[in-house]
Amino acid sequence: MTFSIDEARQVMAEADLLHGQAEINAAIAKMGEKITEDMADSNPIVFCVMNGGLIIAGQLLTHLNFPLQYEYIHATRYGDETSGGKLLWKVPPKADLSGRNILVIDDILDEGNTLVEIVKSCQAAGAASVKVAVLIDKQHNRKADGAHADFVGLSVQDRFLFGYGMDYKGYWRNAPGIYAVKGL
Ligand SMILES: O=P(O)(O)OC[C@H]1O[C@H](OP(=O)(O)OP(=O)(O)O)[C@H](O)[C@@H]1O
Ligand code: HPA
Repeated sequence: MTFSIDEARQVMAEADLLHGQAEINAAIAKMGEKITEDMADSNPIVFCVMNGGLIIAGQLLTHLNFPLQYEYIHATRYGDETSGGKLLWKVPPKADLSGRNILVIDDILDEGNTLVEIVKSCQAAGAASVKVAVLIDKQHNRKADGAHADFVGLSVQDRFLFGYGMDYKGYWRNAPGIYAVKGL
């Protein structure tokens, strides 16, 4: 089923705004302070998980006040669906991770399968440590074994979200807030 521009506009018109931009900016700044305290001397490689991690990574990086190397990885398991499947690696880590400290940045820890698998793959590549930062930790009891984030911006209720990197059927990653789809 295709999803039209009119339907995309309607989804936004009917959505609930859960967290606005000022609150999100404050949460990102606080995450940046905590990560700087914890990782400033660790010479990390910072990975953005594309596509959803784009906005949080871009904004958070400007709050990380220490030397780091940045790269992206691309893994997806939802596509345009609202429930996740098997993780598909589109761009695996390319850098030499052996002995390195890693920070993985993503938009959301939902069931956690994506980040569990990414952390495992960094560990298997010989990383010395792997930490995870997410803008959103979704509150429910369906988390995968080992699902965990070291740095969290906001804890959000169990609804289907969009905005700040998260999409609904491929749309509204650009929405300037955390929104919940009507009825989901
Ligand atoms: O905790 P989980 O249940 O595994 O879900 C979280 C993942 O789902 C989304 O990615 P998605 O697969 O939708 O790809 P995208 O980043 O391109 O939107 C999101 O960006 C996280 O990476
Ligand atoms: O609530 C969500 N919204 C968008 N993408 C997602 N990927 C996992 N959970 C979500």
